Amino acid sequence: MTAHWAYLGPEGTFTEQAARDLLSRDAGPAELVPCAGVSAALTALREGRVDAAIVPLENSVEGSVPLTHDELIHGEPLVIVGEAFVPVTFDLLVRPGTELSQVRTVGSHPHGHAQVRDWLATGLPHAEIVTTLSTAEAAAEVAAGRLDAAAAAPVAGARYGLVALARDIGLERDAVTRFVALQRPGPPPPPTGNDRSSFVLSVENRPGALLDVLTEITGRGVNMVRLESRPTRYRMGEYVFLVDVDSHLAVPSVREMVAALIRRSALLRWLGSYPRALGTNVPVPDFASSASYEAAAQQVSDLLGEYPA
Ligand SMILES: O=C(O)C(=O)C[C@]1(C(=O)O)C=C[C@@H](O)C=C1
Repeated sequence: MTAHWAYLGPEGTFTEQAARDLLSRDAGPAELVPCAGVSAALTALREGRVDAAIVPLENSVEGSVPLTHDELIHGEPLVIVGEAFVPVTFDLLVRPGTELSQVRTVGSHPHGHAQVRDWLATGLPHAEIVTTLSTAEAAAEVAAGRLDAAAAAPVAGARYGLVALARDIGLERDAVTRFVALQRPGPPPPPTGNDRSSFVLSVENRPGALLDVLTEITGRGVNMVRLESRPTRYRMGEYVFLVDVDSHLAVPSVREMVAALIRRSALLRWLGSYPRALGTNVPVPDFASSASYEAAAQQVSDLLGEYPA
C-alpha cells in the first residue's frame, strides 16, 4: 500500500529534497504531499490524512526552526522516526529578462532571509524583504508576477521557470539544514547501532534543578548532543529544554536514563529514537555499555539468590 508523506511545500523546497532523501532510504512506496507550511503538514499528520510529515528542525547557520520546536513541545504529541541533512544553497531567482536594478521585492522563508541577509544588504540594499511560508512559495510568487525575486534553492528555479541572477548567495558555503520525519506516537524503529533520541525536559525553578536532571543523563554515560531552550509560553522567564542524545531507548543506559527522568517528573515529552543520518555515536564509557549493564544485573540477581530467568 502506498504511504502518504506530507512536507513543507510547495514543490521545490529544501524540505522536498529531504523528503526524497528519506524516501530513497525507506523500503515501501510513498507519495509526497506538499503542504503550505509546517503546521499544515503536521495537522495533516495529526488528523490521519497522511502517514508521516517531513519538516525542518535546525539549520547550521541560523539555528533552530522555532515553529517546528513549538509544535513538538506544545502540539498534540508526535514522534521523530527519521532525520535527513540537506546542504542549503541559495540562488537569487527572477523571471527571465529581469535585471538586478528592477528587483524591488525579494521573498524567502525567514530562515532563508537570515542566511542571505549580507548579500542582500550589499547587492540589493533598497529591496523590500518579503517573508513567505517557504523558499519555494517565494519562487512561485515570482513566477506569478507578485514578487520580483526569490532567495531559494536552485531546484526551485528549474521548477518555476526562473533564472538565477546570482548564485550561492548564502552566508556560509557549507550550510546544512536538518529535517525530521514525524509520525503519530508509536514504538520506535529498531536500533541500528547509530541512533539518536530526542525528548523535552521541564525543570523546577530552583538552584541546581537543571544540573540534577542533566546528571541523570551524564551519570549513565549517555552522550548529550544538543540542548535547546524554548519559553514555556505561560510565564516570562520559564523555559523547557529540548535534548538530543546518542543512542536508542532500547539500549539499557538510555532506558534507565528515561526511567530516572520520569521518576523526577522531568520528562515532559518523549520525541522518539531514530537512525542517525550524519556522524556516528561517540563510544560509550565501559561502565555504560549494554554488556556491563547485563553483567551487573546478573550479579545483583546472584546476590539475591535469584534463579536465571
Ligand atoms: O523553505 C524551504 O525551502 C524549506 O525547506 C524551509 C527552510 C527552513 O525552515 O529552514 C529549510 C532550509 C533553509 O534553511 C531555509 C528554509
